[in-house]
Amino acid sequence: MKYEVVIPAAGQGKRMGAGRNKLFIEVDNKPIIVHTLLVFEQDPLCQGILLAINPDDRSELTGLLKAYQIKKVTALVDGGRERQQSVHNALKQAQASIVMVHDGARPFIQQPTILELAQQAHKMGGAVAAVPVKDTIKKIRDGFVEETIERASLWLIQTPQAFRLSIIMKAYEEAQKAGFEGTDDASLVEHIGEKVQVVEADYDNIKLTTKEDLIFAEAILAKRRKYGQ
Ligand SMILES: Nc1ccn([C@@H]2O[C@H](COP(=O)(O)OP(=O)(O)OP(=O)(O)O)[C@@H](O)[C@H]2O)c(=O)n1
Ligand SMILES: C[C@](O)(CO)[C@H](O)COP(=O)(O)O
Repeated sequence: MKYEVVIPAAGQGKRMGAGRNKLFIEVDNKPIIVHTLLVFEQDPLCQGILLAINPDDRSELTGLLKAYQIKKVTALVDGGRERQQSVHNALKQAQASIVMVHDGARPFIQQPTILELAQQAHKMGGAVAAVPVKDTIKKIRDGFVEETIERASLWLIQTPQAFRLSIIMKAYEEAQKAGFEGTDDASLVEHIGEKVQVVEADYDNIKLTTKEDLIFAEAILAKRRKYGQ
């Protein structure tokens, strides 16, 4: 199942505290964004990469695409103030019948999950990568436990999130009209009443958000070197 991927990469990485877009930080001698892009560059099912960027990063990113021979980027669009706007700007360039959205800050996604997501999106309309919650989750109010939430129904939602193009475009247009803001793409699709299938992914598929995530990133790469993928 062929697909295009939208990669939002226009954030500022404030929680990482590096004073610049965290996606340029090197992990294992390669910028985070290069790790992410190479996964899709090397996936034969990926027809094109639509990259949302901060205009200030354009020349550095163009240099990286050249240096790492990344040829599938078909659009470099300006991102917006929030992730949702960045994704929407890039989605407007999409043409394939299946489109996925994947955070530039999740460099450890692997091809089997991508394939499963593309297939489920084709069949069901929408699919998200996720892993079951391992900890006990409680709802807290004013410093006291209000409720322990049944863990069996709780999943941590990741990207990629894959959709039929018609559904994700409608979801983004309706969200814009209604002023609806979600923290992921699927929540916009849920908002228009469409179903979203969950695909069990990998705990390695972390989003590099804060400084300690860089240590986890090195550990994941060391594990892969030692034991394979
Ligand atoms: N206006 C924005 C904000 C975020 N992103 C992208 O969305 C992904 C997930 O966002 P997050 O991890 O929150 O990144 P930042 O927004 O950069 O981080 P922070 O919130 O700490 O500033 C990242 O690949 C980021 O580059 C984007 O394209 N446009
Ligand atoms: C889309 C996402 O990766 C789902 O986990 C996440 O919500 C993106 O950014 P956030 O700023 O950390 O919520």
